[in-house]
Amino acid sequence: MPLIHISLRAGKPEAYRQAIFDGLYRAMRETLNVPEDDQFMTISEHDAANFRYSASCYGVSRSEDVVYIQITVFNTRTTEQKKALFRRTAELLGKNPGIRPENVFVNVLESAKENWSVGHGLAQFA
Ligand SMILES: O=C(O)/C=C/C=C(\O)C(=O)O
Repeated sequence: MPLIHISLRAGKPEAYRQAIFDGLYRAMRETLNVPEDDQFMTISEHDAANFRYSASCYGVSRSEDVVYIQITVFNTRTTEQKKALFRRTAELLGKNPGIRPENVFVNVLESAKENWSVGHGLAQFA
């Protein structure tokens, strides 16, 4: 049940933002085996005063087009799956909407199955 929060600078067109959703969904389907139509994602847009990034930290040359992507998933994935997710996400977002790979910043948070309720006040996966 991945839950995804995406943060970026304000002002990108809707098609750009939808392409991020589409690329992430596809990357998760291909690398993490998430179920079909498992799509729970939000985008938060920030003006310059509320958005900070390093243009060079860790040897990566970023710009204000950097996109922060935080993905919370079950704690069941291997390191190889997570590496594949990072690679595929950068590839797909590079194709559409055309984000440079240097600007794709991803963090995976792992959460035990009992920590999820996806409706009706139930712990469906506990
Ligand atoms: O198999 C399911 O019904 C749900 C899967 C959810 C994930 O893949 C996840 O959150 O990691």
